[in-house]
Amino acid sequence: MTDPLLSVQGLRKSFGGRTVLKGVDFSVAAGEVVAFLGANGSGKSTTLRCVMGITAPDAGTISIAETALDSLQGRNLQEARQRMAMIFQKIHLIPRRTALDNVCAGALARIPTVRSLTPMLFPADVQQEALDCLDRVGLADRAFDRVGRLSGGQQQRVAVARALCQRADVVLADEPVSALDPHAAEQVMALLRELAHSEGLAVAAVLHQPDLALRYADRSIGLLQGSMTFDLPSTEITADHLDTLYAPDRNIAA
Ligand SMILES: Nc1ncnc2c1ncn2[C@@H]1O[C@H](COP(=O)(O)OP(=O)(O)OP(=O)(O)O)[C@@H](O)[C@H]1O
Repeated sequence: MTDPLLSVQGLRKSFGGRTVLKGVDFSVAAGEVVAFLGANGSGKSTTLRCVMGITAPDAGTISIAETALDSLQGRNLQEARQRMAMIFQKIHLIPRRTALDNVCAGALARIPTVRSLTPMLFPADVQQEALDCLDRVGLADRAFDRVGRLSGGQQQRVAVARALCQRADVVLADEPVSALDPHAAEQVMALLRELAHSEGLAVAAVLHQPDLALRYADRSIGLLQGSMTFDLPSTEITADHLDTLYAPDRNIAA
């Protein structure tokens, strides 16, 4: 198997004395899409948020390209964290700015502070790179449209382009298609899979639609009350596996 680009070991998290992650271990290789499945409250978002550093885990090791983040400091840590980008169900873009400006914002960490304070003046090379990123998500022709005028599916593709402009190679997607209609959801999932397979991104996506996981993810991980119940190639996921997540009582009764 290819070396993992993202590796997570022993991730634990409690909120107010209630343990919501009970030791989660998984890895995502370059070129792979991994889906997280599980009922509401099973810990899927908390897992991604801990990996991203938005939520501080109580324990666990997160490694990028086999380097543990907690062994890094300062600029090295910042650079390793920049390799990860997160996209959300509620799309975090600036609606009054153009798609191009929003994508350029992905490069902010690389731009000297003075220039980043005047985002209308993104350097030409950054604008060119952002245009290329929009092209890779199929939206080059909408570069100069305000994001607020784009459909939900197009906006999510702009968010993916922003992650590309950040030069992230690990993309964490928390319910990226939950707010989209079925056609747009398919388009976004197909895009994430295409970027993973053709450009070597490692994609971890929380999904509430098992059918999309089975069709677009190479591997699927089941979370039940903060513990992993399976981590399998999506082709091996059966109705029984899904029942362990969404109808656990039925399994116990059986
Ligand atoms: N900041 C927080 N403070 C307290 N409890 C939290 C916090 N964030 C998450 N939780 C709790 O942790 C548990 C897991 O939440 P999480 O959002 O990770 O689940 P999820 O599987 O993503 O659920 P959903 O499918 O509903 O989004 C839930 O019981 C939730 O209430």
